[in-house]
Amino acid sequence: MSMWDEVERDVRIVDTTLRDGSHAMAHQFTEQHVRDTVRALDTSGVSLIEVTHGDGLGGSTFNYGFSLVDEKQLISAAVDEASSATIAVLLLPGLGTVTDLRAAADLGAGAVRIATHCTEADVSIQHFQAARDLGLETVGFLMLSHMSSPEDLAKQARIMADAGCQCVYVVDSAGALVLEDASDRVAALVDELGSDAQVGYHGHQNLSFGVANSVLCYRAGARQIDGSLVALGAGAGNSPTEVLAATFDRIGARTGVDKDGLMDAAENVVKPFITRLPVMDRSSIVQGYAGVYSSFLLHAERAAERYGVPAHEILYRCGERRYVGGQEDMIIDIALEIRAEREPAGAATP
Ligand SMILES: CC[C@H](O)CC(=O)C(=O)O
Ligand SMILES: [Mn+2]
Repeated sequence: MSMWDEVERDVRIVDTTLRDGSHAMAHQFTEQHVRDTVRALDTSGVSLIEVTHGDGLGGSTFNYGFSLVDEKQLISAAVDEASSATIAVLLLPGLGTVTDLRAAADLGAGAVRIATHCTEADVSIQHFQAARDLGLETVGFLMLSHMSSPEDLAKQARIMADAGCQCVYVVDSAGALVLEDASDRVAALVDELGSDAQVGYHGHQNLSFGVANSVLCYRAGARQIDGSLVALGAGAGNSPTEVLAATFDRIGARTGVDKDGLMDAAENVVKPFITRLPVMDRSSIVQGYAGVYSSFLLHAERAAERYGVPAHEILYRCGERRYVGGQEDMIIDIALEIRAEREPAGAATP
């Protein structure tokens, strides 16, 4: 029985600083970052802590960005530091494999969050089955949820639940959902799943609605809510874990976490090692507005610098073309296209 089952809570705060935050850190987490952060979260009563490359198991590649430290070493360090919390890993079918999942379970990971595009839950079926066979807690991520209606999303959640998923998340990968956009999706999943599986919500701050959406989603029936310390995550970051803890306490929803311990962890453990603070700047606001995958931000910024074009223009076009995770290479194509459009007719490009 996990700690989650033993502690009386109304809602479970799940922390993804060490996974979604990997995007913002350009995958440069050290073992010390992981050890210090897990210890602080664990001591503060956070019962599920996600640790993986930002793009999940096997994400350390040319396309997504190489990790500084092998994620297996980071997962082991996290397991070593956690005395009560369960360590979760993220897996994107096609990038991470069942073999990677077994290796993570051997290292002591106790949960897996399996993420698919919001219309492709069927690619996760064998991974959920394998995870249940391994005795792992299972969570499903329906990414870029703004691209599907509540009804369609609920059908995809049903596929995950039937495959063995214990909690299906509405994942606002682009930070594009505004208030009822988020809670209507959660309500549709709660309606569909009933007691078959819980529903969760994962927010991004691109339009600054992470925490407000989380409260509405809780009221609509979500029972697991994601956050990151200091909001460390892709785009303008995630809903800050320490703010979620304070806000849920303020509205009388029991989380079982120590809000002051989390504020301390944010201020004194995580903030000092952040290389680039999450910020709602022009690029990340465009991501929320145009519905662009938050983890495209650093890729767009790099392409913008390399090809001398504005990052927000690249991101607007990613939104228009409805690019999804895995299409990071198209960011370069767009940058080249914008540069060509800006060059005087006939000018040669080296
Ligand atoms: C690449 C996985 C992605 O970062 C998962 C996630 O957190 C999201 O879609 O928001
Ligand atoms: Mn995310």
